[in-house]
Amino acid sequence: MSSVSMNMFHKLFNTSSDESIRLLLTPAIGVLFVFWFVLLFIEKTKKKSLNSLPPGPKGLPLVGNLLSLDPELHTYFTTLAKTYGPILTLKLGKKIGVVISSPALAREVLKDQDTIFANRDVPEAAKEAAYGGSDIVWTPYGPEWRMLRKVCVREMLGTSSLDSVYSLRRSKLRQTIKYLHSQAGSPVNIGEQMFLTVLNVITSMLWGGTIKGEDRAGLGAEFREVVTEMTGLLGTPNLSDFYPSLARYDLQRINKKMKRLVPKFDGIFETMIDQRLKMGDNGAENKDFLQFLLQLKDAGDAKMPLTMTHLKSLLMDMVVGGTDTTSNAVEFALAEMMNKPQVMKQVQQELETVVGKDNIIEESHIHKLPYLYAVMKEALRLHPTLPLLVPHCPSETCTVGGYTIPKGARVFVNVWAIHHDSTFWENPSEFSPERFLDGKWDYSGNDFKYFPFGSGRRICAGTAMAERMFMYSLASLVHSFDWRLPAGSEKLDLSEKFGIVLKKRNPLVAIPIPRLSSSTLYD
Ligand code: HEM
Repeated sequence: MSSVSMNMFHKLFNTSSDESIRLLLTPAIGVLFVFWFVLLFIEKTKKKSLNSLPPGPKGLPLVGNLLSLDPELHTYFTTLAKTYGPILTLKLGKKIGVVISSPALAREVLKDQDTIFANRDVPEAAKEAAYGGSDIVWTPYGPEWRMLRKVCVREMLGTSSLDSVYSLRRSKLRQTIKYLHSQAGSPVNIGEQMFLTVLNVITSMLWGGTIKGEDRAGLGAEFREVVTEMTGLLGTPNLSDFYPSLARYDLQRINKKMKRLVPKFDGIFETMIDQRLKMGDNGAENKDFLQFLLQLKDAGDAKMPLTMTHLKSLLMDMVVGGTDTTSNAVEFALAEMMNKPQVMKQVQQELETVVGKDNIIEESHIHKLPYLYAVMKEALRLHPTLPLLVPHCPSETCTVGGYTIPKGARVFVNVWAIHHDSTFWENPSEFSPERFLDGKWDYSGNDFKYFPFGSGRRICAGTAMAERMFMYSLASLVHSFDWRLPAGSEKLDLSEKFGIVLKKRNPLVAIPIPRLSSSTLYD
């Protein structure tokens, strides 16, 4: 307190006629001053911590923590969180990275401050892959993103659109089961087969066609390689992102590699678009997604027009975002079931009761299979397909957990760490579908202990499609066949390989043994 104000108080009390009041008030005022000082001190310390970044490992000058990054980012970040806590900072060259590893802080980011964090820090590789980043995944939160998401969810990925194209899913999955039947007794690469199935479902929804060619297995492998390489490049730490002034030199050749991959799909998109344009509007009632998009583009909404670039990047989102995710998730689930024969047996028993061995699965059965549903949820807990989600990026400097997160930081929400945290999950590394049988957990993004599809505005746009494809495919695989490992591979490998999309380190190769009552059921 200043000496002037002290004097004023002394004056006030010295001139008072009531001595007893003065005696009573003086100590009270003293106490008030002490309080005032304490409050001032607390406020100051609070301000100080608000202005500070979350803790994190010490970095080197210029490069920060870049040199100590482990390629398995999800487990590396989980280990770091054990030392530095559930919110930590990494200095990635010129960029600040923040890792979030607790449900409470994930809620702060994805729910309480959803609007601020609903943005993306677009990697250079994504600009190359998605026509400058003009797709749903990478467009910043705002009217353009809203328009793209609305078009996509309403016209392709919503419940009624999905219902209307069930026959496509059915026919593509039947093709796969028939193919697997033709391979009975021989080893099959499950991921490749699932990839091709999902790719064919998606392309038939997009433009009514499938990826054509004689050699089914070869085709699956070829396209999968392209998508795998694309998602791999997207997940690779890139110097061009961490030192923007170096971006034009593309030191790791990431953009160059991506440039080589994009035409593989762009060529197909161009051909399909060309064909549709030549056909013109034939007045058909059931238009495919591409016809609908071309019409929307021509209508040219004055406020937020859909351009040809938007159109192509939406196609890319569906083809890249929908295929690798679903097929890897199904591959992990089948591998975990094969590793736990009692789980496989229970699923097959459930299918026998609901569907019967004289019958094939229809999608309408999937809601009557609670144990299989628990298997799917458990597989997505143990191996969340996007272990760090798609990184979020605050559009303004803000505070999370009492720490400052600067505008433009790259925020990784480590859903893998939360799904493996023993505080919330008993024996977290064990595959145990039983933990989901009480129906308590869902993946709507409201519970921050379990959110394999993310949460908030940027939650996966394809959840409904993923759920149907996952359940329908897995049910068909295990109802139609028993699965054995090829001779010589005694133990199933369940280890993971990090990428923006998590994969099995070693592909699941297994032998199908038909189990339905008649071989005509496979036709
Ligand atoms: C097992 C399957 C799948 C899983 C586990 C999954 C999970 C996710 C996750 C975690 C995100 C990021 C959320 C965030 O950034 O906070 C995401 C985004 C997205 N997913 Fe999926 N996904 C799957 C399948 C699909 C399918 C089949 C499609 C479409 C055909 C799709 C389309 C998208 C799109 C467009 C986004 C970007 C959303 C945006 O930024 O607004 N996903 N997905």
